[in-house]
Amino acid sequence: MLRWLTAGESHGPELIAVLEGLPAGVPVSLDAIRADLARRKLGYGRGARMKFEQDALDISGGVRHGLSLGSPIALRIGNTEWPKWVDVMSPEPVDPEVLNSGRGAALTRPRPGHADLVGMQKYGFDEARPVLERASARETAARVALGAVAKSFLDELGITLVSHTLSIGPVRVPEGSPLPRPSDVDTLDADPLRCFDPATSERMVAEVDAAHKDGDTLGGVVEVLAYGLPPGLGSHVHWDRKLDAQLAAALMGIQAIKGVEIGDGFLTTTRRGSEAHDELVADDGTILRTSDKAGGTEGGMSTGGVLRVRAGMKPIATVPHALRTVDVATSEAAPAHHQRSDVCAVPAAGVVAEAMVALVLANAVLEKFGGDSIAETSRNLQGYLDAIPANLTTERASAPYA
Ligand SMILES: Cc1cc2nc3c(=O)[nH]c(=O)nc-3n(C[C@H](O)[C@H](O)[C@H](O)COP(=O)(O)O)c2cc1C
Ligand SMILES: C=C(O[C@@H]1CC(C(=O)O)=C[C@@H](OP(=O)(O)O)[C@H]1O)C(=O)O
Repeated sequence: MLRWLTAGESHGPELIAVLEGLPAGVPVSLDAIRADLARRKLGYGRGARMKFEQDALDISGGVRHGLSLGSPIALRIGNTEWPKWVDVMSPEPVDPEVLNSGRGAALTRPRPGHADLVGMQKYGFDEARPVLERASARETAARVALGAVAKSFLDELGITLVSHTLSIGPVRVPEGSPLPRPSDVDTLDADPLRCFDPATSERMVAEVDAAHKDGDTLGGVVEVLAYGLPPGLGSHVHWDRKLDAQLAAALMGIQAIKGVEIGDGFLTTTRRGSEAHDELVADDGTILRTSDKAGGTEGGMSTGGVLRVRAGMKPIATVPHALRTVDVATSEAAPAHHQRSDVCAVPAAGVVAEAMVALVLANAVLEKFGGDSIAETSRNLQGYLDAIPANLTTERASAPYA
């Protein structure tokens, strides 16, 4: 079993991430993790912080000479701006006069749609700073770092992932457009919105520009695809062992994600049964599915086809054209407090979603195949595939050695 935890605040000294349960012998490189952290900062419409944030990465444990040791992996990501926030975020008490004179002034005008108000109610704070610091999606840098390690583990087993943007606000990639493959990642990352359809991407850029000009914000939908999965990850036997349930929980756990679809998702509900499912046909000794509407899971288990999951992100809550709120210090109507913020962070959410899917899949692989070294996990996986009787064999989508 794989366990992971993150700690750290948006304007604190650093983020910490710990991954426990990864077998020994998995390549873990600072460069690969840094590359994914850099991808998370990409995307048209992100705010000022992404231009200067360095995401300074260190590995503090669990890795030796580029390979995992089997012990917990500990990662640190420094916050570039920490020197400016030392007083505001100091773990030691700070003179209230010093604090209130600068950026530490109490935030008493909670933003609708952010965690500010309910966080104050729940944790007993009289201002939003102690809430927003951890609610902030800055924390997703730590998850992306963990996801990069999980992806390296999956890669060793022939399982590869890619994510892309399907829609920004009302602008959507046409239904039935070609799906990207993991080898398309550089093309995707070079696109301003990580969209695989250049014509749609241009319209998305215009949509972001229009929202920005109007002092407004946007959301959208991202999709993650995983190739090379074996059949049988997850299980039909219990709700919390279902792979689709685990994926949904992991994706919904990303800041601002408000909907998850597996495969054709809600579109499937509009079809008749005769049109909704992936039929099975015999093909020269193996069983083929005629389509991939289900998105690579049936009964809470991976089918061995391409996994396809979507996550819908709401528009950014810090709307520059500030929304109405109540100043909790005076109980008077007021505009919501505004700090610098993204106009649209959907492309970044795609990279975060990719990381979360990688962590869920890595956990599911370890649950099924175990192994204290990558060689052992790989042997167990191959033994399982070899043992599937010939009359039940399906094609494994694009495993390099399939
Ligand atoms: C990559 C990413 C960047 C985000 N950037 C911002 C931002 O700049 N401003 C903001 O108000 N919300 C931003 N959000 C969303 C908030 O973090 C989120 O809405 C907030 O934590 C409340 O949680 P909820 O939307 O899940 O209810 C971002 C989310 C993601 C995934
Ligand atoms: C810092 C990141 O995203 C932040 C997410 C975020 C929010 O409210 O979620 C608000 C903004 O924070 P700040 O005011 O510090 O610029 C974003 O920049 C990041 O993604 O690394």
